[in-house]
Amino acid sequence: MAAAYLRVQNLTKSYGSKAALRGISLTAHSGEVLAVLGKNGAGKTSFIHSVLGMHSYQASRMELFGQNYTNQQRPLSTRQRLGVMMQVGALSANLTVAEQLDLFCSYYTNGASVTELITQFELQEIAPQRFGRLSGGQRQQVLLALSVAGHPDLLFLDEPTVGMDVEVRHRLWQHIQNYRAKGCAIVLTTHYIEEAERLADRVAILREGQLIASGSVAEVVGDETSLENAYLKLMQEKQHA
Ligand SMILES: Nc1ncnc2c1ncn2[C@@H]1O[C@H](COP(=O)(O)OP(=O)(O)OP(=O)(O)O)[C@@H](O)[C@H]1O
Repeated sequence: MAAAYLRVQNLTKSYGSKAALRGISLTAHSGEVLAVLGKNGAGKTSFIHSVLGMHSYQASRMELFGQNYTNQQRPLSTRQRLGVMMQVGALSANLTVAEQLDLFCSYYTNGASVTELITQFELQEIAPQRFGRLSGGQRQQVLLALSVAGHPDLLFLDEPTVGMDVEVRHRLWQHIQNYRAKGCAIVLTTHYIEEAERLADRVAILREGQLIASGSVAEVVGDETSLENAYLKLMQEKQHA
C-alpha cells in the first residue's frame, strides 16, 4: 500500500455560525489523484485551506506526511513538500511570467529551475509577458507551473481547468498524470465530473459540508453508467432525503 501523505479525520470548519465542513475524513496516498467534488459552497476550498493551515478548524487528526498537526502551523520542511495552485488574484499583475517563476523557484531548496518549468509547460512565448496581460487560460497554465515549482509530494489543485481551451486542458491532464506517476499525491477539486472520472483514482463527494460518498471511482459509480450519473443521482437522493 502506498504511503498516506494526507490523513484527515473528523474535520470541522465554521465561519461564525455557518458550518462549512461537518466531520470530514479523507486520505490521499502517494501516486494517486483524489477528486473532491460538490456543488458551489459544498466546502471544497474550505477543506484545502484547513489542510494548509490557512484558517482555524477542528479535527481529531490532521496528518501530513505521517506527522499529526494539532494547530495551524505547518513547518517549513512540510511546506517545502506542498504545492498549491493559487487563485489568480494572489499574484502580482506587474511581474512577468519569467519573474514570477523565478520568485517561486527561489522559495524551494530542491525545486525546479525556471528553464525547466518554461520547457515543461511550454511557456516560452508568454515568459516575457506581464501576468496581468495574459488570457484567463494562460494564467491558469502559469498558476499550474508555479504550483509544482517545489517538486511537491502533495499537490492541491482547486478547479485548475476553469477557462482553459480543450488543448490546454488535455495538456494539463497529462501533467497531472505525470506527477501522479512520480508518486505525487494530488487533491483535485473540479466541477467537471468527466474530468474527475478521467483523472481520479478516488472520489469524495461533499454536500453542504458533509461527505456523502467516497471510494474508488468504480465504487462511487456503482451500477450507474458514469460518475456524472452517479453524482447526479446522489445529489437527488440527498435532496429528497
Ligand atoms: N471567509 C468566509 N466567510 C464566511 N463564509 C465562508 C467563507 N468562505 C467560505 N464560506 C462559506 O462556507 C461554505 C463553503 O465554502 P467553500 O468555498 O469551501 O465551498 P466550495 O465547495 O469551494 O465552493 P465553490 O465550488 O463555489 O468554490 C459556503 O457556504 C461559503 O459561503
